[in-house]
Amino acid sequence: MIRFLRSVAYAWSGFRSAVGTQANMRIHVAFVVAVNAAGLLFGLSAMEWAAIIIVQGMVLAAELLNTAVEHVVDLVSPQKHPLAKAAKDTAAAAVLFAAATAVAVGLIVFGPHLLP
Ligand SMILES: Nc1ncnc2c1ncn2[C@@H]1O[C@H](COP(=O)(O)OP(=O)(O)OP(=O)(O)O)[C@@H](O)[C@H]1O
Repeated sequence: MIRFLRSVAYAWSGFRSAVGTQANMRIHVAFVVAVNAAGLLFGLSAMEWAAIIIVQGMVLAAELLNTAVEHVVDLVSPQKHPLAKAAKDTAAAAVLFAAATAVAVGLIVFGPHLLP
């Protein structure tokens, strides 16, 4: 149990570090707060909440992994290298796909609530 709590503390520290150092992470968190507030406002159904929560988790997880890749690349390859570029660009592409998926799901979920 202690080990699990310690792991959670390390993970929380990683999350706080990403929020503190990555502007994109702060943008994602701001979107999560805004979207969840809108969800409460519109009284989303259980299935709508499920869709929204899944894509939010996907985007945050993708951004955190992207940040981890950036740190490791900066550590092992401070000089320019094609593989370092490929690693960073591929991780960034993962965030782009997750964010595009979240936008699509957001439109599908909130669209009907916004249209008259
Ligand atoms: N060591 C490197 N070798 C080759 N290309 C690199 C290297 N580091 C960064 N790049 C290129 O520059 C781009 C921007 O890198 P940077 O480290 O500024 O990350 P970023 O995506 O801007 O992240 P951040 O959100 O921290 O600003 C990368 O996507 C990559 O194409």
